[in-house]
Amino acid sequence: MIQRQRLGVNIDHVATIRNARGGTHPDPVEAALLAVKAGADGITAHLREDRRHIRDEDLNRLRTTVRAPLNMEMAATQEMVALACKLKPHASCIVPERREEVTTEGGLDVAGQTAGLVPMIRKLRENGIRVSLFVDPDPEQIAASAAVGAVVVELHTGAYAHGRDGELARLKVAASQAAGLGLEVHAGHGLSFGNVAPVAAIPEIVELNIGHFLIGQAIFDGLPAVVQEMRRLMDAARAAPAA
Ligand SMILES: CC(=O)[C@@H](O)[C@H](O)COP(=O)(O)O
Ligand SMILES: NCC(=O)COP(=O)(O)O
Repeated sequence: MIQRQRLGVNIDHVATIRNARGGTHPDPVEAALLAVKAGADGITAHLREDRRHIRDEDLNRLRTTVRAPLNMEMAATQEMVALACKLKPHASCIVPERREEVTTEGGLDVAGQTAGLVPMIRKLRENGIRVSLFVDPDPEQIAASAAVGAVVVELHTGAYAHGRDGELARLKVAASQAAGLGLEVHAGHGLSFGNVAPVAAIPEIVELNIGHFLIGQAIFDGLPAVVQEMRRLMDAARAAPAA
């Protein structure tokens, strides 16, 4: 029987919109609850070092309010490891981070920083957290991920999503290599209605994490309903007797 693939919904960009006005609406925790109600198997949130979207308080509320597994994306820093050990999410996905980047531009260089990663991964695992490494579909990085003690690799699908030649084949080979090494295989970044199917069909990939497209598409799918509701409220106010 074919195993159902899990969908993790990344709610970072609900916080991006909230932060644009500095208030509390839209609330990423409310979005997470809706996503789970709609069928998401887990919630992903990236606590960036510059806190440009998700904030510490969002993660605390996600952890206590949302019953689905929480995947905390984070940089490989002592600050983030300490926060994760306190929060105890279901999983921590270690990602590379550069302040000046618009989004996560490449996979983590696991092979180039094994000495730094090993104690961090050990500490996270000792705290009961599943450790995932966000890597490019590169044989050296996947072998290194198994060697440093990760239990999951998440394959960066950004180059595939940008249409780079040969990327789907690389993802297939990487997924097979990772599963052969005993790693659980996830994938994500830049996935959309238009490009998800070939990645979803790779048998070793048991989880996809998708965010930016879903939050963007929700605007188009949700806009008619909210415009109609505003129209209704305005018309009802006009029809009511003046105070
Ligand atoms: C690691 C990854 O691919 C994304 O989930 C990550 O969250 C990207 O960061 P932004 O959400 O800031 O684009
Ligand atoms: N790890 C990938 C993720 O959580 C979502 O990435 P994106 O769909 O926002 O590009």
